[in-house]
Amino acid sequence: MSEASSRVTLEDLAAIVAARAAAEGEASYTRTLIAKGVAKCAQKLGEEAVETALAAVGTDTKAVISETADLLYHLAVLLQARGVSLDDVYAELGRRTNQSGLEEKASRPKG
Ligand SMILES: N=c1c2ncn([C@@H]3O[C@H](COP(=O)(O)OP(=O)(O)OP(=O)(O)O)[C@@H](O)[C@H]3O)c2ncn1[C@@H]1O[C@H](COP(=O)(O)O)[C@@H](O)[C@H]1O
Repeated sequence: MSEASSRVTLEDLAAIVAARAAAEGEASYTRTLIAKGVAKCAQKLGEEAVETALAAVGTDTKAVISETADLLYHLAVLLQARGVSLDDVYAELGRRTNQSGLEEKASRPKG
């Protein structure tokens, strides 16, 4: 398989995760994790985020790439478990494209 054809995008990942979540009776890490509930999926995402942050301040670039791949996979799992689609997230990002990050931050509800 060529390098280009083995690329997996966020959309691919979301589709893989959705298919594995629905694959009853098959051995699947994805399915096992989702069956443990949103809180467990959220915990795993948090762990992977910390591991990515720690890798980023180190010197091993391959570790940053590997931890980021783990992070994106676990984000896809959490969104699946929580019933949020990438389209929902892309639409939210789209709403922000015409304002600066500082304006967006100021527009958030205070709480
Ligand atoms: N991209 C991934 C992926 N990235 C990371 N992981 C798994 O995520 C787990 C997280 O690592 P940890 O060291 O935290 O695992 P652990 O110690 O077993 O964690 P616990 O869940 O027990 O707390 C590992 O078991 C990894 O194999 C992934 N598992 C699946 N995928 C994708 O999902 C597809 C379907 O996988 P299955 O659902 O297993 O069929 C695969 O073909 C891949 O495309």
